[in-house]
Formats: sequence, C-alpha cells, structure tokens
Amino acid sequence: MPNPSVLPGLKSARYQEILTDPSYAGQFVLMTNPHIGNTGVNSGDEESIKCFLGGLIVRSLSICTSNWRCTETLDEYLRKRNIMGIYDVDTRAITRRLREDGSLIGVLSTDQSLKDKELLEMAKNWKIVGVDLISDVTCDAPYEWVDKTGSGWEFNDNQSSETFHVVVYDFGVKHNILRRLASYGCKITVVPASWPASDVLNLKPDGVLFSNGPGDPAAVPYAVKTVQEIVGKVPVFGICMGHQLIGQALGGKTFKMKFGHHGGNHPVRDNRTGRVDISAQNHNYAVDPESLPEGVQVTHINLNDQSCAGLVFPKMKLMSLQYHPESSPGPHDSDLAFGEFVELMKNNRL
Ligand SMILES: NC(=O)CC[C@H](N)C(=O)O
Repeated sequence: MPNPSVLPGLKSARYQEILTDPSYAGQFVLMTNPHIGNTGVNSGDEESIKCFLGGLIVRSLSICTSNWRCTETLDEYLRKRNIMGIYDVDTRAITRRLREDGSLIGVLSTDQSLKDKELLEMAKNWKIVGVDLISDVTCDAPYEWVDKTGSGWEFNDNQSSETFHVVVYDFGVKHNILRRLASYGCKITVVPASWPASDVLNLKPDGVLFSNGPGDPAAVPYAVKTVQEIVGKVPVFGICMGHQLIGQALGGKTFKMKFGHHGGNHPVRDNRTGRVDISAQNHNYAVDPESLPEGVQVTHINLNDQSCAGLVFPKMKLMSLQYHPESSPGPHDSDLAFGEFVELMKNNRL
C-alpha cells in the first residue's frame, strides 16, 4: 500500500512521462483528461529509470491500445512496478474539490478490512512539508550522459561549435533535460544530490545545472548549502526544484502554493522581451520574489496568477526557471532557455 499522498490536478494526457517524472515522488496524480491508456507505454518515453509516484487516478482506462510504439498496456506496466492505479473514479468531482480546497491528502488501499477511521489516521500522519524526498530519487554515483533528443526536436539551430562541460545535480532529474543539453552540444556529468560542491568545482565545469526534484525545498538544507557554495563561481541554471533551491540559497523564501501548477498549458511571459510561451509545469512550491536580494531580476511571470516563474542574477551568472523548458510532456516553446544557458557559459569563457 503506498503512503497517503497529495493530489495534484493535471491536464495532460502524456501519462508515461508523468509516471516517470521523479518530481511526483510520493504523490498521487489525478488525470483530468477522462480517457487514459489508449497509446499504452513504450521504452522510448521514460523520463527516469523508475516510476516514483504514489499512484495514478483516472476516469476511464482504455480497454485497448492502439499505437505503433506500444509495447505494453498501462495496466501491465503499473502492475509490474507495483504502482497503485485506480479507474472509474469521478475525477471531475475531485478536480472541483481540489480547485476549492487546494491539494489534499488521500489514501488508496487494497486492504478492505481497514476502517474509515484508520484510513483517516493514515492520511493525517502523511506529510510533504518538511520532508526530504530528493534522497529517494537521486542517483547513487556520478555518471556521464551522451544521448540526444530525436529528430523531432531539430527545430532550433542549437549546435554550438564549442563544447561545454555541464555538471548536473540530480535532485530527480528528468532525462529530457540531459538529452536537450546534449543536443545543445554539452558534455554532461551527472552527480548525486549530496555530492560535495568542492568536488564539482574541482572538475572546472563550464556550468552547473540544478535539476527538478520532488518535495519541499526548505527541507533539504544540504542541497541549499551546495547551491550557495557554487553560485557566483561558475554559470548556473536552475530548473523547478533547482530554481527554488537557488531562491533559498540567495536568502529568499519559498512557500507552498494552494494547488501548485501542473500540466502543459501554463502561459509564461518573459518580462525582458514580452514574449509569451505556453509552458509545461509541475510544482507545489514557489519562490517569493519579494524576499530576494537586490540585483536579482524576475525575468518570467506565470500569467495565470502572476507568480514568479524565472530569475536571473547577472552578477552571479545565474538563471533559473520554475517550469520545464525540456517539456516531455508539453509544448516546446521554452526550449530556447537551454540556448540562453549555453550563451551564459560562452560569455563567461571570454
Ligand atoms: N518539478 C519540480 O522540480 C518540483 C519542484 C518542487 N519540488 C515542488 O513540488 O514545488
């Protein structure tokens, strides 16, 4: 039986990338799209080596699969990995409840002998605030990454004539971040979340990327300290959890949102250019921009609620985004952020 967990609402049908996004560790995902499973699963759409989420809740599970890439049904896939899934649930009613009350704690159980009171007790004992979820999803040892994204991604002229060595802190990194960096011409070393900053700086990287990852950024002081030790020394890029850890490392505050941002349809404005991207998002926490020191610029705003969606701090050679420029799933609008990071590393070399 998985732990009782938070229930984020979600609007995407690209379920396999969501199932394998480590940022969902310990949480249930409720799909607002009513029909799920008709494309099955395949080995090419995995975003990490495992499913980390607590459980999947859907309205209607497709009774058949129809896709040339399909190797397995969603049902078989979840059973093999012992991930809880439930269907024939009124997901619309739960979504409306979440919209009113914010993220809720839920319990899924196969043990019919459990009384309502016991289930409630389990729910009350489960926490996401103040819990380190990163240590369960990070890699055990450093490794090199070389795979690039496939031909469908060749819409940007992203090949740099120079190669940049990027060290990626794995707080639960999605593989498409690594694939996109590789496609932009980067040589990539991935290190575990607890890897000492001094060892990373000894590698003399051109840049460091702090990845996405699950849970409360205020509950991982060791990661905040690592970010503090690296920021200002080499160009850095923070994505989602990485962005929040940068916020904390600069002395800013993070807070838990009512129901967070989830799904592939969030409009984000780049304040520097006025350009609006439709972005992929998945976060429950956010950085309070008022708490950040002077010199930090809020570059991106989520247009649904005006929350902070991106930062730069030129003096410290840093940039960060609260959302997912690597997409997978979601629109590819924000891919240029990887190019911006390459430029930051290039300018630092001059
Ligand atoms: N996608 C992520 O990195 C999630 C960020 C963070 N842990 C949150 O839930 O807010």
